[in-house]
Amino acid sequence: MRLPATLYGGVAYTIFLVTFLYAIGFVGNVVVPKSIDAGLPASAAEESLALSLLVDVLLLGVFAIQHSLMARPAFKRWWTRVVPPVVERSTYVLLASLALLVLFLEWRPIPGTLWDLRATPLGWALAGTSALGWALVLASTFQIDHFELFGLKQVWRHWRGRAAAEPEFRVPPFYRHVRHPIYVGFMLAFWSTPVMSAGHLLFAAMTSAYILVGIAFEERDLVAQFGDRYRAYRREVGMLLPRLGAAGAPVHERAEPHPPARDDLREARTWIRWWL
Ligand SMILES: C[S@@+](CC[C@H](N)C(=O)[O-])C[C@H]1O[C@@H](n2cnc3c(N)ncnc32)[C@H](O)[C@@H]1O
Repeated sequence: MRLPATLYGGVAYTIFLVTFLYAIGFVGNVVVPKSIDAGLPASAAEESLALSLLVDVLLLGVFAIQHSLMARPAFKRWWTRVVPPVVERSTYVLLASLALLVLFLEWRPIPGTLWDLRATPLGWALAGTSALGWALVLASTFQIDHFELFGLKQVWRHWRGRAAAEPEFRVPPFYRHVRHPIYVGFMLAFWSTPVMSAGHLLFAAMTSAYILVGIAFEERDLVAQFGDRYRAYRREVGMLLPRLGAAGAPVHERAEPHPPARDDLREARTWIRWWL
C-alpha cells in the first residue's frame, strides 16, 4: 500500500502544479491556448449569451461544491471509510484540480469590456499586482505547510512508516497581518487585470463570493479544531485586510493557552523583534 499511495500522491501533486500554472495563464490571457477571454465557441451557431452564462456558472458551481463539501470534517469522516485516510488529501487535491481543468477548458468567454488598459502604465501596474497576488498565494501555502496542504506530506510520512501528523495551528509572518493571505492573493490575482471583460468580471465576482462563503465554513471548522486559540487570533488579526496599528502583534504567544516552551519563546522574541 505504501508505494501505490506515494505514487498516487505524487501524481495528484503534479496535476495540481499543472493546474496552478494553467490558472495563471487562464486568468491573465497569456501562454495557454484556452483562456478566460479566448477560444470556444465557434460552433453551435455561436452559442447564445444566456447559454454561455449558464455554462460558466455551472462550471464554477461544480468546483465550489466539490471544494467546499469535501473539505468539511463530517464529509472527511465518511469519506475516509471509502478511501484510505493517507490519500484523503491527495484525492481532494486531485478532484479539485480536475474540476478546475474542466472549468478552464470549457469556460465560455462573455463579450463586453469594462476597461482595456493594455500597453498603459496603469495596465502594467495592474498586471504586476496580479502577478504579486499569485506569488502571495504560493508563498502563503509554504508558510502554513505547502506539502501538507497538497497531500504530499501525508503520503511521504506513510512511506517512511510514520504516523499521520496532527493538524497544527500556525501564525507565520503573513498570517500575523491577515487571517487568509491565500485568499487575498487570489482576489488580487483575479481583480487586478489590464483587461476587465464581462467574462473576467463574472469569474472574479463569483470566485470572490465563494471565497467569502468558504471563509465562514473554514473558520467555523478552525474554531471547532483549535477553540480559544483561533477565537483570540480572530479578535486580533483582520480577515482579508490588515488592522491598522495591529501589525506585528505577538498573536502566537497570546493565543497560546499554556506557557510556550523555551524554544517557542526564543522564536517568538525573534519574530517580534523582526516585525517591530
Ligand atoms: C486553502 S487553505 C487556506 C488557508 C487560509 N484560509 C488562507 O487564505 O491563507 C485551507 C486550509 O488551511 C487551513 N488553515 C487556515 N488557517 C490556518 C492556520 N492559521 N494554521 C494552520 N492551518 C490553517 C485550514 O484548516 C484549511 O485546511
